[in-house]
Amino acid sequence: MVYKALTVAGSDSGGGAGIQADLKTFQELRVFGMSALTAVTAQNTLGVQGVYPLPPDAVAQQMESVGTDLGADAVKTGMLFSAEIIEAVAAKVRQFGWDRLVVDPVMIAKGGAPLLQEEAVSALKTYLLPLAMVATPNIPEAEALTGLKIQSIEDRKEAAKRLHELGVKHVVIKGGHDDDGEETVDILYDGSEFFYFTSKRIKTKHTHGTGCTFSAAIAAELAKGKTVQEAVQTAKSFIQAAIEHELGIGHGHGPTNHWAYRDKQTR
Ligand SMILES: Nc1ncnc2c1ncn2[C@@H]1O[C@H](COP(=O)(O)OP(=O)(O)O)[C@@H](O)[C@H]1O
Ligand SMILES: Cc1ncc(COP(=O)(O)O)c(N)n1
Repeated sequence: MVYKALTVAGSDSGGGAGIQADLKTFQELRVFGMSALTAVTAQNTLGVQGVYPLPPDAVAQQMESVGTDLGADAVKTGMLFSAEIIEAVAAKVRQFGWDRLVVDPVMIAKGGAPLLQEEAVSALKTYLLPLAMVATPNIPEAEALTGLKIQSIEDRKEAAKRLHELGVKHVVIKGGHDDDGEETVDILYDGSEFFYFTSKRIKTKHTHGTGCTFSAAIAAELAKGKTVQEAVQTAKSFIQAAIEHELGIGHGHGPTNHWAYRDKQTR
């Protein structure tokens, strides 16, 4: 059986985040990867040097090409840049009935460069999040989407509930940015229960692309027909291995190691 996943995201020339992270992750998890590019970024481990968005029609056409021929068992979105691109993407998701949809609401690169225009946040809430089977905001993104200030686990649970009310079926609020403590905790809310995915916090500056990789791993597992809980568990193990076995390349915040999880399985 060949499982297929489509990523709708931006290109990271440095290869650690965006489309490149997504396709590498799909491949590592034995899922055939396809892509619809939303923007080209000139980017490396030191930061984002340029952002060149594509016309919304070009994004829609790539999705149309995939949808009318190959089809997709799961879809994920990353950097979408503008309200116009978000509306175009949501329309195609509806047209093809892509219900195994993971929305990673990418807003700001780790170095501070904006990857989503500020006025596009409401488009994300209106058009795309209601279609999501899973959404994976980090703490700053959950704050921007809900208007809440998130400090405690209780605050994160409240934010998850608010996002569920927008129509997101499963909300994962990631804990990478909560840098107190010895652990990272990702919280999953399915509308009735909370589930916790905990791992040892790794002390490293090489976390470029962690969010992209994590959400791509969820999409890959959903493509195989796994449940959301199973998919999040595998994604958490995948990203833990990728951070733990850092590659140490570039002069700034380096990428994670996308082959570490497979190495661990086959060792
Ligand atoms: N230092 C770390 N050690 C272990 N896991 C981490 C670390 N930083 C992030 N993660 C994990 O990586 C994933 C992405 O989290 P996060 O960094 O919050 O997202 P983003 O890249 O969108 O900002 C989550 O599963 C989180 O728990
Ligand atoms: C094209 C692109 N998309 C997304 C991110 C976010 O990366 P991160 O996973 O580190 O938040 C990025 N830096 N570049």
